[in-house]
Amino acid sequence: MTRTVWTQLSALSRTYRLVFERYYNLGSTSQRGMDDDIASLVRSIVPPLTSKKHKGQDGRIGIIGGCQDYTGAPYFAAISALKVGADLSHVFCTKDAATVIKSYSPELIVHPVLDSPNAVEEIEKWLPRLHSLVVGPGLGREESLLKTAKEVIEKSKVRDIPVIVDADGLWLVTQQPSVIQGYQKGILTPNFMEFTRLYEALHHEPMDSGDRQRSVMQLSAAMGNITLVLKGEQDLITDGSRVISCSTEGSGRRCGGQGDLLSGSMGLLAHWAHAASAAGKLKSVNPSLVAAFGACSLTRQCNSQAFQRHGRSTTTSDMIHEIGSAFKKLFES
Ligand SMILES: NC(=O)C1=CN([C@@H]2O[C@H](COP(=O)(O)OP(=O)(O)OC[C@H]3O[C@@H](n4cnc5c(N)ncnc54)[C@H](O)[C@@H]3O)[C@@H](O)[C@H]2O)[C@@H](O)CC1
Ligand SMILES: Nc1ncnc2c1ncn2[C@@H]1O[C@H](COP(=O)(O)OP(=O)(O)OP(=O)(O)O)[C@@H](O)[C@H]1O
Ligand SMILES: [Mg+2]
Repeated sequence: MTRTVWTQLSALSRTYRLVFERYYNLGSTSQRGMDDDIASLVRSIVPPLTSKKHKGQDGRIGIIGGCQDYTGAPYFAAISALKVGADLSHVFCTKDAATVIKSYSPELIVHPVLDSPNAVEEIEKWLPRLHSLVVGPGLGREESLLKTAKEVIEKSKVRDIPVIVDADGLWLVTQQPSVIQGYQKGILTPNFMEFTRLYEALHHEPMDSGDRQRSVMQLSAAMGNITLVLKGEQDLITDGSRVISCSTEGSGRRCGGQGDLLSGSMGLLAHWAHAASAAGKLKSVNPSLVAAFGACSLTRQCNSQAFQRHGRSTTTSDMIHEIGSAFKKLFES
């Protein structure tokens, strides 16, 4: 009798699991295989290093952010794009943040234009030369800066370049979702708090935090099937039609700035993925999903490697030092 009940329960649980896996397109049993499949897609978008190229061909990335309070975040995002393999990385920040950011690194091109009266025109001049944009790290929430960021997103959509929205850029999207709604080359990268705010603004009800998979699908659908990355113990990535999870082992160290490494590297990977897709290399796969998985996996790998060296004192700068070898291990071996 007990045996029969147990057999029935097992069958039921298997059926439930299969339905769940089909619904979310995610199977715990095949997670490793799926990770390998997506990692090989990431490998396929990485442009080869050859002596035939000129400076700029492998990526010119722009970061919109950096104000009096936050200078680290745009620096982390911009340098991460360079360390993954971008040729040029631009930061568009406020005047008082510019000298500070420049002093962190001679490798970044820093434009002190974000709080100038003609900020949008100043940034727009550069857009034809940029392959993708990351909006939000260290932007702050001042009304005039958010307005500029909004107009720059609008101009970037017209140019059809990938736009990653992170941090205070997500504050803007929470106030005005239409700024990025439905833009298929847009990617949102909220942490849990940013996600909750955005979810509640769109759904007008509290989020059920017990079912994150469902919540990410719902929010992506409400945002017009834009790609969404909910960061956390597992990163959940969706375009509303499927959920991919990234659980590359990281560490227990949660210092500030890791999200900026993520969004900066994603800016470059989004350019590579869309370029590969346009060249017919990514058939029937959403390039934004590939870019998002690549950046999540890379960030977590950097975290793991940095933690092995520095333990509790690991900071985002230590993780940035690991980008080269983490990328090689994940996507070039
Ligand atoms: N060195 C720097 O300049 C840094 C600047 N940063 C900037 O700081 C600004 C504000 O960003 P915040 O991320 O603080 O945004 P918020 O001001 O919205 O704060 C989010 C809060 O949520 C908390 N939180 C995160 N995950 C949580 C979870 N799972 N459960 C409960 N609470 C959770 C965090 O501790 C944080 O206090 C942005 O412009 C951002 O880019 C950050 O990127 C960190 C580094
Ligand atoms: N509990 C966790 N375990 C492992 N990795 C995590 C965990 N939480 C977050 N991460 C990883 O850390 C990275 C940054 O996520 P986090 O939630 O810290 O972003 P954030 O709050 O925007 O960071 P930032 O301080 O840069 O703004 C993501 O790539 C995510 O994979
Ligand atoms: Mg953040």
